[in-house]
Amino acid sequence: MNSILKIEQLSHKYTSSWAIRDINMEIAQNGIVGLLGSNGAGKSTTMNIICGVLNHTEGDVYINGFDIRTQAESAKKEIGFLPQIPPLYTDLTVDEYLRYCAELRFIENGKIKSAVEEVKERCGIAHFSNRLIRNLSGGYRQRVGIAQAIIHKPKLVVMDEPTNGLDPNQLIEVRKLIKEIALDHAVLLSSHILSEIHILCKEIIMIEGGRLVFADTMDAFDNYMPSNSLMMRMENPPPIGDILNIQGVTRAELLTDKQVRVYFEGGEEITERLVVAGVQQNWQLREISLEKGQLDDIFKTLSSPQPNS
Ligand SMILES: Nc1ncnc2c1ncn2[C@@H]1O[C@H](COP(=O)(O)OP(=O)(O)OP(=O)(O)O)[C@@H](O)[C@H]1O
Repeated sequence: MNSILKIEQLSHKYTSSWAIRDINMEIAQNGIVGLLGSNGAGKSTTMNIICGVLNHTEGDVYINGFDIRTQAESAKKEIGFLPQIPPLYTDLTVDEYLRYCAELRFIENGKIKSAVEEVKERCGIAHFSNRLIRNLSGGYRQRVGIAQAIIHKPKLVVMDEPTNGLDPNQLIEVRKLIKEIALDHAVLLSSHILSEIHILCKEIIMIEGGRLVFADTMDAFDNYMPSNSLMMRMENPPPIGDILNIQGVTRAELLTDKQVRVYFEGGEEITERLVVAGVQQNWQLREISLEKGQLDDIFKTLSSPQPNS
């Protein structure tokens, strides 16, 4: 079976400098994949190439098995695109605009009405059918932008920073809609905000300086940095000095009168030594858990220049 998206050795040069270099990625099934990177990392360049808006310099892009360069028409039928600035005609009503988008997507005349009704229902904009787009709030405009991206039921929906600039309530609603859409489409969603990708995505692809620096599940990203601290809760905590005496402990701090954070070096076996000491010294240990690396630290580590890059 064809992958929904397959990118091989993709590179693009604007005039004299490379914007992206040797990018490989694959999306095999529905769900949300996050494309994360700082400003200027190469996200929009990659997305524009995937959507056939920009002609790449080197490499191959396949959408559902169709080459975006040599089989552009078939490939583009399988793509919906929501660019950073949604392509809305604000002097049209929601119905007029979506009918126009359906025509652009070559939906047969007899099926346009039902396609428009269905997508409005799906995106929660049916009650605004006759409203001019310019009179909609930012969140509802974004819903119309999403509706035009899925009206032809593409396999892949590409969204460039779709939650940027929304207020907190709109943000929650638009995120919910994107998650619903991802149940029966593959969604590639870009953001420069790690927490946004973390909330929405099951997989993450990170680009920095035009190069791919990480591609795996969100869980693998969370576990990327080995833990160097743990938290202990005890009914009868010892003096901090007793904890510092245990081999491998580098620092310990009291969080509450029953909770201590312990920093360590030399591997996770430290937990065994702490449990043994806790039993021998009657700390009445109730909880001990390793703390994951902070997300922002992982982002910083991955986005700093790699040796030989
Ligand atoms: N039309 C262009 N001509 C020349 N250079 C460009 C052009 N568009 C982008 N670039 C450069 O290519 C690199 C990647 O830009 P791109 O817009 O793809 O990054 P991005 O990750 O989408 O950033 P942002 O989050 O700011 O949109 C940057 O160095 C940018 O300055």
